[in-house]
Amino acid sequence: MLNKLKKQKKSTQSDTHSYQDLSAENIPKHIAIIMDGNGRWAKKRGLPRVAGHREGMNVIRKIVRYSNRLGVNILTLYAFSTENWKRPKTEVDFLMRLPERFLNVELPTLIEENVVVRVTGEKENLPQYTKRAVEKAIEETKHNDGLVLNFALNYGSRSEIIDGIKSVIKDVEGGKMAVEDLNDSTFSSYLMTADLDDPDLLIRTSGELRLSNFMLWQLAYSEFWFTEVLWPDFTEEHFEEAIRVYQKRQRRYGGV
Ligand SMILES: CCc1cc(N2CCCCCC2)n2ncc(-c3ccc(F)cc3)c2n1
Repeated sequence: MLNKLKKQKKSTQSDTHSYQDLSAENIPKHIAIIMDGNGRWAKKRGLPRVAGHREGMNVIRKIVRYSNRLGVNILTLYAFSTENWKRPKTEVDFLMRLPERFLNVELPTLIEENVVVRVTGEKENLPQYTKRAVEKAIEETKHNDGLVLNFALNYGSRSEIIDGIKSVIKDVEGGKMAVEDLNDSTFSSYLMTADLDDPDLLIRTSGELRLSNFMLWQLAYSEFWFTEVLWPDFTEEHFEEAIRVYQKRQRRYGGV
């Protein structure tokens, strides 16, 4: 897609498509997204909050497809934090049905598009129907080797770090690990994202400028791109703009 468009650009200099100066060579390998603004989107339209979540799922579909075409290796989507359990029960119950609803429609296409579905978070205390839906998707896509679609589900970074520290202590006390061997790389192997590279780019929608207990260790060296756009209004063009800004920063900092 990009190479084709890049050729087009050479032949039609007036090409004003937003693909301009999006380099195929420096697509971020791992993009993480905090998909914020769903409730606000609904409220602005006089709709119930759940309408925003439903519309937000349609945006996931588009961004997953686009990421796969761009050659992104890992797309992490913050779907539910450990703090979200404090929301009204009716909203939590609705949210917990979304993985099933999304996968009932999308899993065949994800399989066809060679996507690997993965979940980062505490799966154990999810409702059975939620766990069953995600485990089925993980199982049915585990032999794929394309885009890794990583849903952060019932995930909280501080508890992930605390659990990692407890495991390190257990291994040191058990003689499996020497304290001297503890460093960034060995500690990363104790986290839920042990098998993933850290995000190169974090996108957060709806104007919030916080991490909200998301991948605090993993985002240490990531580029952040914030937008006022609410997640249900987020488009491929917004996604491209985030990547374009990322690539411009890489060129600038890469030179020093
Ligand atoms: C359990 C909370 C939740 C919320 C949610 N929202 C609400 C938040 C942001 C907008 C999108 C819609 N989505 N959208 C997809 C999933 C999903 C999760 C796992 C999976 F394997 C497949 C799909 C999802 N999960």
